[in-house]
Amino acid sequence: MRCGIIGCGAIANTIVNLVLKQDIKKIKLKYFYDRNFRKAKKLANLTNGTAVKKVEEMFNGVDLIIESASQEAVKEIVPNIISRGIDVLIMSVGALLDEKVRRRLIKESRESGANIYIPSGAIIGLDGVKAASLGKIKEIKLITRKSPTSLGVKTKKKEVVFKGKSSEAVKKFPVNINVAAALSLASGIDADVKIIADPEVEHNIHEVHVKGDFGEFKSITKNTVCELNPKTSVLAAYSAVTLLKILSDNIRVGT
Ligand SMILES: NC(=O)C1=CN([C@@H]2O[C@H](COP(=O)(O)OP(=O)(O)OC[C@H]3O[C@@H](n4cnc5c(N)ncnc54)[C@H](OP(=O)(O)O)[C@@H]3O)[C@@H](O)[C@H]2O)C=CC1
Ligand SMILES: O=C([O-])CC(=O)C(=O)O
Repeated sequence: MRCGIIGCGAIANTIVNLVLKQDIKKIKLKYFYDRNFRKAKKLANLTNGTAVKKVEEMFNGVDLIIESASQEAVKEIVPNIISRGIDVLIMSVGALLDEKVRRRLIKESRESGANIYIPSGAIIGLDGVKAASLGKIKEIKLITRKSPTSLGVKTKKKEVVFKGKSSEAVKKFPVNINVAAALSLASGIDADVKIIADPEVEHNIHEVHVKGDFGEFKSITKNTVCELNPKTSVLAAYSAVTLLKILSDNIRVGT
């Protein structure tokens, strides 16, 4: 699978390191684009790939493009990718809670045949959420704890900085709570979200609580943060690579 990457920050660097370290031959990282060309060049040098100054330059040489840039990039760049029939893996999932954006991407993908892939990211349990949502869901909530620095707030004590719906959370904290969007898309419900700035935590911690006809579950993910960007958990990049591996394998374990 020939891949391009848009946005060459923490997630892209972790993906590149993982693919090189584990020598994953089926994933060929070919093209890199970032608004800071130097960041793209660095990853291109590591992989013998190509850094491009315009994203369109990668379109003829890829089967799939990984978006690991921003919600803004999903809105501005991803429609062009999909309309050309190129598959896309989206990390900045929050953009898809904007109904206009989601509808447009789905419409374009139906017309062009491109697939849109959304990895589980920095939370676990989306397999269970999807299965559970075949029955009635009575409650679905996410409680996220991150350091104040990661959340861009100043506080010396634990503080709830957001309480509300997932669709609002991704607007107020666009680079911190894409996981809420994945949860909402998997369940079809605008999930309840609480974000806590906690000076005592060194991890990004996500608790998912779900109650429904199926029963009840709670998952807790205590994530190691990326060195390049502590807002972002290493697991998010691992989950993208796992999804790519699933797409290129003949056996599939889990739902
Ligand atoms: N689904 C999930 O579970 C998770 C999703 N994420 C999301 O994934 C995305 C990437 O995360 P991460 O790697 O940590 O972010 P980084 O900030 O480390 O890297 C993103 C890079 O993309 C660049 N970029 C942003 N927008 C554009 C654009 N429109 N065109 C070109 N380049 C652009 C940024 O430039 P600049 O620095 O100038 O902004 C930066 O170099 C973010 O949206 C993040 O919120 C993160 C963690 C988990
Ligand atoms: O990486 C994380 O822990 C979560 C995150 O930033 C996001 O969902 O945007």
